[in-house]
Amino acid sequence: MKICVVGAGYVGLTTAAVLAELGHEVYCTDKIEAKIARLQEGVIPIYEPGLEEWVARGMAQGRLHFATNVRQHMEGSELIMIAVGTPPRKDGSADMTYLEGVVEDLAAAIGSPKVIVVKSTVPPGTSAWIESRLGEYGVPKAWFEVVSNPEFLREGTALMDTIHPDRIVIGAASEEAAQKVKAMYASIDTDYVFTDRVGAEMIKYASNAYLAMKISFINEMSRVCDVFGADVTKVAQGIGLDQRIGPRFLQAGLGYGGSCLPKDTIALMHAAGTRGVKLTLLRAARQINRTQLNIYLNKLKQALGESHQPTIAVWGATFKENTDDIRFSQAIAFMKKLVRQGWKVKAYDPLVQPSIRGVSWSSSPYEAAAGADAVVLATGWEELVHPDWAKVKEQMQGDIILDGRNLLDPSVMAAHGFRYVGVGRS
Ligand SMILES: NC(=O)c1ccc[n+]([C@@H]2O[C@H](COP(=O)([O-])OP(=O)(O)OC[C@H]3O[C@@H](n4cnc5c(N)ncnc54)[C@H](O)[C@@H]3O)[C@@H](O)[C@H]2O)c1
Ligand SMILES: O=c1ccn([C@@H]2O[C@H](COP(=O)(O)OP(=O)(O)O[C@H]3O[C@H](CO)[C@@H](O)[C@H](O)[C@H]3O)[C@@H](O)[C@H]2O)c(=O)[nH]1
Repeated sequence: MKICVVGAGYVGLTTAAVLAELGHEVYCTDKIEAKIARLQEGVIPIYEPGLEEWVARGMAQGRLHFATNVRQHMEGSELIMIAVGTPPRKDGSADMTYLEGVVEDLAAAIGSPKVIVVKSTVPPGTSAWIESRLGEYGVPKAWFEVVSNPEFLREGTALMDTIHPDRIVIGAASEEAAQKVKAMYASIDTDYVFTDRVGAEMIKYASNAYLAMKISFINEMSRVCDVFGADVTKVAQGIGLDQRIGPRFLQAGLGYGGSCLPKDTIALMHAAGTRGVKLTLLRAARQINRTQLNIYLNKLKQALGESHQPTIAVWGATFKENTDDIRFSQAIAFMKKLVRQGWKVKAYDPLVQPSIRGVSWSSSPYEAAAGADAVVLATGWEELVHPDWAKVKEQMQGDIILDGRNLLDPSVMAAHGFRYVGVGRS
């Protein structure tokens, strides 16, 4: 199948690489010329494990191409997959500017029947809106069908999530269009959920809302564990073995960040609000996520005691491990909070060094720890969870380890002479 992917970001690039692997002829397009020029030379603009090899393979096999002439490839393809960003506006609603641009290109490009697949995460009703916009532009209804096919990949494991998904959701207005999209995934053996378009759009938002609530739930439980002296990791294990609950996404810590859970929860709240529905559970989940940083700050203050203008080493800046994405990173939000205390902040991340006022960057976790009163584990990178602890201790001035992801073993930390501080593990 000849497929045009619009938007060469985390989702577009991964999707394009996987579709090429499945045997399709894929044209991955973007408006940013420099990005496409680098991709044509095999340089991947983001860090995603395995992606460089997959892209190289697709290109070498002649199935994966990169281009800026979006309209030409829209018209030349049977299936057009939209993977542009839908970032949050100030009021929380999804910014549809990029999608508007795509619709304009579609209107100018389409001259024969196409299936337009919406992969971007969009508010309920968007597929129908795209359809009516194209109608307003004068594109004959017989020439296109808009299908909602949301993406559930996680950054850091994007390729495996895409090729081995838990499910594929296809929301279409006709059986023919639904089957065409299913045919694109032909060799992927998973559960397929067929529904209407607004249903598929809702599935995406509801999934992320549920994941955000699950994380906030365990973070709230960690607060209760703290005051009663229970271990939240054991509580998570104990409840997670109940098959109705499940073990995943019950890791207490600094809270969720990233380009999806924060934005999609607020976009859903906004969309629901426009129809008079208040989402109180989601509101609470977001509030817990916000205040989780204060819980950590207070624990750190308590552990530091009288220490004046302490030096804090923060390990990890990305919103999670195995990605270079810093969008809505809780690690960075926490660094900013530390700077606002007037404290000296030294940071280390294996991949990124964003410019943050008051934060100096180190080239290793040990360099960051040198002279620090406390080390904060903010992102669960492997090299930060398993460093040479004796070396870390030697470098530090103090002895506090603030475990922002509850990934360390308190008894091992104690054996190394650290004062361990986590959440729900007092
Ligand atoms: N990042 C994730 O983990 C993830 C997972 C599932 C779903 N999503 C959703 O997928 C969508 C894309 O997310 P992302 O993280 O890949 O975004 P991104 O910002 O990494 O990439 C979007 C790309 O689209 C390009 N673009 C914008 N307008 C364009 C146009 N008119 N024509 C061609 N290219 C255009 C941009 O230049 C950019 O390269 C969002 O709606 C997001 O919510 C993201
Ligand atoms: O038990 C957990 C699990 C995750 N997190 C944090 O939650 C955030 C999000 O993590 P994750 O969901 O793994 O990463 P994303 O790449 O943002 O993926 C989410 O958002 C994507 C975009 O919509 C969806 O496609 C995915 O299904 C959904 O998991 C990160 O800050 C994690 O550190 C926790 O604090 N505790």
